[in-house]
Amino acid sequence: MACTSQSAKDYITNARVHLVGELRSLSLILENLFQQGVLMGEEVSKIKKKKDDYDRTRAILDSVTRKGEAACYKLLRIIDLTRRRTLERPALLSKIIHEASIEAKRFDLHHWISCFPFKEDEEMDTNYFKGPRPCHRYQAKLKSKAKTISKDFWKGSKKLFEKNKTPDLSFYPVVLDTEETTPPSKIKTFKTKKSKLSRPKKLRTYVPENKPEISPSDLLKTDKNILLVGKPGIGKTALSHEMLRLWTERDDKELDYMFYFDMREITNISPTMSLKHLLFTAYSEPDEDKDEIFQDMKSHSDNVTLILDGVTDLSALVVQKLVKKDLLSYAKIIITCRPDDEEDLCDEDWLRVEVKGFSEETIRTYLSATLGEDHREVLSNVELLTLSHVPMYALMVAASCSSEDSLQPRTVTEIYINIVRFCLQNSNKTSIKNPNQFIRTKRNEILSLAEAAFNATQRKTVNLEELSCEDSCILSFLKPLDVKVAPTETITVYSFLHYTMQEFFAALWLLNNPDKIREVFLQWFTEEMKHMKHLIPFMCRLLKEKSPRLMSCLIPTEELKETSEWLFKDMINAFSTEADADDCEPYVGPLFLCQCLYESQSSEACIYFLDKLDFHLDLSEENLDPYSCCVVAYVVTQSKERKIRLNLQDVTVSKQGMRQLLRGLQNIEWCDPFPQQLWKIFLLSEGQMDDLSVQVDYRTLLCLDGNQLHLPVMGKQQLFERAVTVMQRAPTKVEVCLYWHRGALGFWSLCQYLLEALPNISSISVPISVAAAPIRLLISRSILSSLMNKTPRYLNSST
Ligand SMILES: Nc1ncnc2c1ncn2[C@@H]1O[C@H](COP(=O)(O)OP(=O)(O)OP(=O)(O)O)[C@@H](O)[C@H]1O
Repeated sequence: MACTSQSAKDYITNARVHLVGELRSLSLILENLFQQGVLMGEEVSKIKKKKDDYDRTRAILDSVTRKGEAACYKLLRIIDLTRRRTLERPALLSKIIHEASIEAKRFDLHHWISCFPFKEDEEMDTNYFKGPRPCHRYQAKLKSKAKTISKDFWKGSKKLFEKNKTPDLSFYPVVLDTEETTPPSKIKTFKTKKSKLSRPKKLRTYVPENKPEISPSDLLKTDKNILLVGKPGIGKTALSHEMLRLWTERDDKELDYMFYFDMREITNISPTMSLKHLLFTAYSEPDEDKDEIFQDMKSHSDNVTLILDGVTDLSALVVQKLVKKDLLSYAKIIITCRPDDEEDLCDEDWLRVEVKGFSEETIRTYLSATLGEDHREVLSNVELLTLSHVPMYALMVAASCSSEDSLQPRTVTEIYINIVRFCLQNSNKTSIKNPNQFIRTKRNEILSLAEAAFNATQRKTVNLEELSCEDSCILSFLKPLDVKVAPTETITVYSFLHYTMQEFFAALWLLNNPDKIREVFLQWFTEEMKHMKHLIPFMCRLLKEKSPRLMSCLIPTEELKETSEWLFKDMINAFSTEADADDCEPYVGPLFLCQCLYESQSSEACIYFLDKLDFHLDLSEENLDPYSCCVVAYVVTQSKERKIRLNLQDVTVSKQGMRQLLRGLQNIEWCDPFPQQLWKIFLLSEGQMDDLSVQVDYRTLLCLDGNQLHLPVMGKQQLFERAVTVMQRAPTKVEVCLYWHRGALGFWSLCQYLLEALPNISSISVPISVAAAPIRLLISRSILSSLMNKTPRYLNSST
């Protein structure tokens, strides 16, 4: 509690000479004095009738001081809470003082009021009017409009999901960078370190690192003007809406106003449009006293915030005047723009914030919230994971993967097709009734972008050098890079927001130039051009004439059909020829072919492939992420007549992947003695599995063969314990075979543990190395128990 020993009455009396003549917005003071019960209605109207403000101020001060200490305290509180309106603005004051060359120090009423020791009674503060009533009502109207705008924004994204699968879409934190170094878009050299990294590492460089230093509410609080810069779809609009939402939820301590303009929507700003027209007609019209409200905004422009979203230039005069502070000089302006449009938009004293998209942590949270369990599948795919740093792409990944229809497999290419269609539709703010027709009209632009993508991919660069494109549809896929080619010359080149988007467009170009495809098939196997293989899965799906469609809007259907008649066969033949030539390690293994075939969704092509392999699919030593498991299961299940011999020797498989693989189980003839039982273990233990993604390398960890449990005791305690849990439920007696390693768990204590844990254990066998030949020592349960009774606990294998 603040000290209240200071008398309010004395405080006012001592400053009376300064208050008279300087107190402003007297009607606001009177309204509050009436509201607080200090003055009666009659007294108020009597004061209002006085000749001028000078007399009115004197009358207010006289009446209030006459009413005593409590009334004076309330007047001081009113002045304090409304000081931005009732006292001269300090900055303005100092200007006046300077201009008038007043030497003597002027009494600073702002300082004076802030020195009074008020009681801390926050609740009471809400009962005061901070401005004229019509202005309060307009503020409420603006808040309600802001809520609707934000709701509609998220509703637009929700529409992409199926009705019963709509996630709760809202704002997730984006990485915001305020470092005032050279804008990151201005990269000065063509080659970056990126080119030396492996593909997954290269892709990870797209994902921004978490920088928690500034939040949307910090941006809302700062008095500075703000420039939000970022690539297309990176979340600038979402951030603006988040600020708008935070403002609607802020308590109304201040009478302030916030406007949001989507500059792409209000294209019809005429050169002569007035500020009043912009605020009241183009945005929201007050229900009453327009002039009073407008005047209030003009006189207290520091209470006004304007968000101008998607600014490309300052051609509209009214916008230019706002940005240059010729109108509403103290208003806070927030501009969002793409890096292309940043130059010369605003002065250097603005706070420049680069919106960099989702960090890896947020990608995980976002996909988990939108996809539930399915998100793990996406996260295991480094292409999709890193692609999702652009929130708009994350949205499309989520929308594409959340499809209910299990008959419609979710191929990765489909996600990209959805992204492309979405970007094209959204780049044009007028609603598009027939998207396919719209894509047809953009054919030339799309194909020239695709050509630039192909050439850049061949050159192993991200710079689309020869592309000169002004089309907004095309620009929505790109970010600019300013490249200094000479001390006096800088050129702007474009690159895709993510490298895989470039590969997607490159694949699209190849399909339009089928004579080049065979060349690419040959390039797979060369060290220099092996990176071209990433175009092929995209091509396999793009050829398909099914929804979501893209190619049929760009290339005649007959041409696509013609290509698909030979493409799959050529691809498989190129692979088999290379696989047969065993002079070197091939760059493309069968798993990659499975991926291409899954994208193609062509049963015929799968059978052709399996036949070429003599129905023997060797995936040994592969790392099978859930997506890979899904593609393998798809290919395997296409063979209805013949079983496939599947070699999974030394594969690494995760729990989610295991589930996918199990789908193809009935078509498999196992290539080694153990896996059938291994799958059973996992089937049985599924229910008990924790979230931990268990890596199963079954040669070294755990194998179950018939009624034998093979337990290598190598410290993988968790897996060992899980196997024991499964065995506890085994209906028959089992023989446990322990592969012993020095330094592992104590042998005898382990035997004891097994005896106690496994009532159905019949015997334990221990392979013992004698010279080079291992022999197996089989100890029956009864012998083992009696041994245990005699063996001291501290005895272990080394003794
Ligand atoms: N922070 C976020 N949290 C959740 N979703 C987001 C976020 N940012 C963006 N999105 C999603 O991505 C979509 C595109 O984002 P947004 O429109 O904000 O991009 P932008 O940077 O304004 O793009 P443009 O430059 O094309 O105007 C949004 O519709 C929204 O669904």
